[in-house]
Amino acid sequence: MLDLSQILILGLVAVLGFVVYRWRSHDAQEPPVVASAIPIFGHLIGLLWYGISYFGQQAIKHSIYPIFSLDLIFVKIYVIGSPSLVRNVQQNSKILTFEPFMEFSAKRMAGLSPPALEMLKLKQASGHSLFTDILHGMFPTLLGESLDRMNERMIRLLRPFIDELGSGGTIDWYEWTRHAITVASTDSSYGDMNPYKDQKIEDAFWDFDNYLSPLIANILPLLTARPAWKGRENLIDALEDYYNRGGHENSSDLTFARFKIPRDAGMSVRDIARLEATMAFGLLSNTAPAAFWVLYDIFSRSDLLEEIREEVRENALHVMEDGTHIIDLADLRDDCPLMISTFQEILRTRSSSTSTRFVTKEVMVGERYLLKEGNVVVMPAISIGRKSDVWGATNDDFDPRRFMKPTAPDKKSEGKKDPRRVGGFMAFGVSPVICPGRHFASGEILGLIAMTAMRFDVLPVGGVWKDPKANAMAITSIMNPPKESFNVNVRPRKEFEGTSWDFKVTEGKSKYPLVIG
Ligand code: HEM
Repeated sequence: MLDLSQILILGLVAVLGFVVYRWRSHDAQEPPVVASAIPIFGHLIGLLWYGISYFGQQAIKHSIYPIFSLDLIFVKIYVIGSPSLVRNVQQNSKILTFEPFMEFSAKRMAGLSPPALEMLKLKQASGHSLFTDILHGMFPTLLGESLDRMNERMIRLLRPFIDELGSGGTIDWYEWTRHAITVASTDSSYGDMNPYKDQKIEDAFWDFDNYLSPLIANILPLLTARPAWKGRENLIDALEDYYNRGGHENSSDLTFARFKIPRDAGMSVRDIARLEATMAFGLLSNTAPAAFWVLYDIFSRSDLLEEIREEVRENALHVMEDGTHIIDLADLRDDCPLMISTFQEILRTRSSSTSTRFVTKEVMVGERYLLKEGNVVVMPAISIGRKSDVWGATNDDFDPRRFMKPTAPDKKSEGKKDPRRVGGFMAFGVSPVICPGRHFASGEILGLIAMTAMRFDVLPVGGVWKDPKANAMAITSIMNPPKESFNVNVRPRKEFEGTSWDFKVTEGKSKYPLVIG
């Protein structure tokens, strides 16, 4: 009978043997392997410690390579650092695909039952898998009239949160932003019976999100990832109850389509609720921290803040006869180029977007790098999105005017080149996997910023703008959500004291002219 130490030694020998075997089987044409300071397990430990931003850190460290390999023992990760190789990945989108990750997400994050997983992979009458049908079914619901209706509701809900700041005082700014975005986004999606209205369910989702990486590791999740596991199961119960009470029948086109398509294909309500629990990763996990960083990066630059206030005052603020101050979202979109540009520059500099593809068949990229089936390709924005060959000599600077077109009505941007450069801006993904929720998120974030900037002065407690640390366990978010509180003092601005405020949404004007990768 073997004792524990013998079993451990045997295990170690097996892993070492496997590593040596893989090292020897590394083809000379594959991207070069970069070593870690800790032999064998180093990259795996790095990934668990830093989350997905580890890929970006490695890409910066090894920036001399256009592409390199990280050995994670059971899978190789090909890290791309060159915009031209990103284009190669796009050209091979049938071989380098995102779809296996949807399956991974449904299994590991949502905990879908095996029959439902099989159903998702099955080809439907459309010729696509049910996975793809659900995804394609969502796209039109985040545009046009469906988007207008969501925006109407979202903006009505956002305003009271901003009004609340009128009483002044000290708040945790990320907590406030996250709560406002959660309420406004989920209500506009789920309608009157929105399960997230219950504070316990809102908390359940953020527990699920904040402790996701140990849940995905799936090693005794009840012990190692208890908050995420409990949060997810409570959220699923609430969503199942929502469907059983017919909540989706009076919701957005988005929520309705996400129920109807799998239901028509025969999926159980429980499994649809499981799938829907992961929708909030799209709806909330990036928008909430993105809104926080946009607030932070604008309020911490007093000159920029003043310029944005001036732009909003001149072009998007309407004072009604009864004295109500109205901010028109369509005007923010069409006539506030500095604000739109600043928003994108903040996403460029803050995002740790790491677009991911699965290698489904051996393929050459850049005419000399062999990618082998079963491995994974990652494209970290933090390195590619900062390259000087894409952004010029100011690549590392924060330039709020970077995304302004040369014709923009703003003196400081005269003579600038057109900022749209393929392959460099990845905060909303890399074609063909582009975020369908970007217009909804942009309206929400810009509305929040415009009104908060006009009405309030905000200063950090202690007077220092020091970035709060990011939560590496929230691995679905590319916007580095803070893991610690960031307390600020809020004071209503004298100029608008005692005035009432509102937003306006104009139909057909909800699509933003954003740069995409
Ligand atoms: C500032 C906020 C947001 C950011 C920065 C963002 C970013 C992204 C990125 C980078 C991707 C591509 C992922 C990849 O290639 O691995 C993506 C995909 C996606 N996003 Fe967003 N997102 C935001 C808000 C939203 C919202 C509000 C929704 C829903 C209403 C949403 C729904 C989705 C969906 C469904 C996908 C998958 C698309 C596909 O597989 O083709 N996102 N998002």
